[in-house]
Amino acid sequence: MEPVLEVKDLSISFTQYQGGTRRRVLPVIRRLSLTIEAGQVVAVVGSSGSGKSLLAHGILGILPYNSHMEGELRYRGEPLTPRRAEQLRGKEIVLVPQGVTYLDPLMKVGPQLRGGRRDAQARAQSREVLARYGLGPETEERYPFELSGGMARRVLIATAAAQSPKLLIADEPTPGLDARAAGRILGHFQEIAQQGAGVLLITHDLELALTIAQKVAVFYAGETVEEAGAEDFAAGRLRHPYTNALWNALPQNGFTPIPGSQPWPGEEGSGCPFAPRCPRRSAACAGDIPWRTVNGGQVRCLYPEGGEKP
Ligand SMILES: Nc1ncnc2c1ncn2[C@@H]1O[C@H](COP(=O)(O)OP(=O)(O)OP(=O)(O)O)[C@@H](O)[C@H]1O
Ligand code: NI
Repeated sequence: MEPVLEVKDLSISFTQYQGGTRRRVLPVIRRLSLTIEAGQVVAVVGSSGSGKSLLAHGILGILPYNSHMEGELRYRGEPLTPRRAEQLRGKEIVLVPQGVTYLDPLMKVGPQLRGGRRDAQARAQSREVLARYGLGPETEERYPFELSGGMARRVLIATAAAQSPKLLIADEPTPGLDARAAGRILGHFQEIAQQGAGVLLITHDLELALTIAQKVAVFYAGETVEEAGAEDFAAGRLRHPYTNALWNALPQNGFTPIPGSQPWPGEEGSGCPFAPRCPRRSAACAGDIPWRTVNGGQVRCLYPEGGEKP
């Protein structure tokens, strides 16, 4: 079967004007690749500012006007053009956005859930979906400001799930929730995948991602540096030094930090953006780094662990 979503060599940049006249093009995502199969949860993990939300907005065709996107997006085997994205958005392809501010503050929850439909079937459906997410029928009559943060989040997820999507993109869906509440929310995404949808879970929390994802794409400064199977983490089969660093920074692995910080957009220079912090870097890391297969996973590194030395 065709993958639900294929992203190949995607780049997103912004045009900025400085002092009114000087024009600057700021690349924020570079040659990013990712594949999601039906029934699969793929996690995108990366720190703040690495380009996770922009990837989501690029797929949905809702990037801001001053942005420019290049590369290939395919949805179920066919190119995902901006026009096609617009037709599928909110139906087959849904977003659980990063901020609860995406709810319309002036519209009650019920009508938002039903997306303009008023028939009895739509009403029954919206109640059923609310109930599935632990929300009573009274929630329909509430405005977003009358919901707690956790309830608003569940409304966003209910809104997305109500469409029976084929591709669900969840952008940082569990901020500020305790481990149990976060686990419950992730359980819902797992169910949606088990019903046959592809789920793209965007998060900075690797540990949480590993509880439901089959595959993890690791972002660093706007690039995918590794695509690993979830089982590769505990098995010590990670390929990229940054993925290893993320894994070793988890509490159960000793909280080992790495010095330095992720470069800002426009600051990266050519070559590997992780090189300045990498214990294995060489002069060659300033050059072009191909995306390649090592031990059944993908990595963008000249000196991956478990790989042949060049
Ligand atoms: N409209 C814009 N104009 C210029 N730069 C932008 C714009 N939107 C985002 N960026 C930049 O693109 C980079 C990636 O942003 P993005 O929101 O995708 O990060 P993220 O990985 O989702 O971070 P977080 O975990 O904090 O949500 C950031 O450095 C951000 O400043
Ligand atoms: Ni984000």
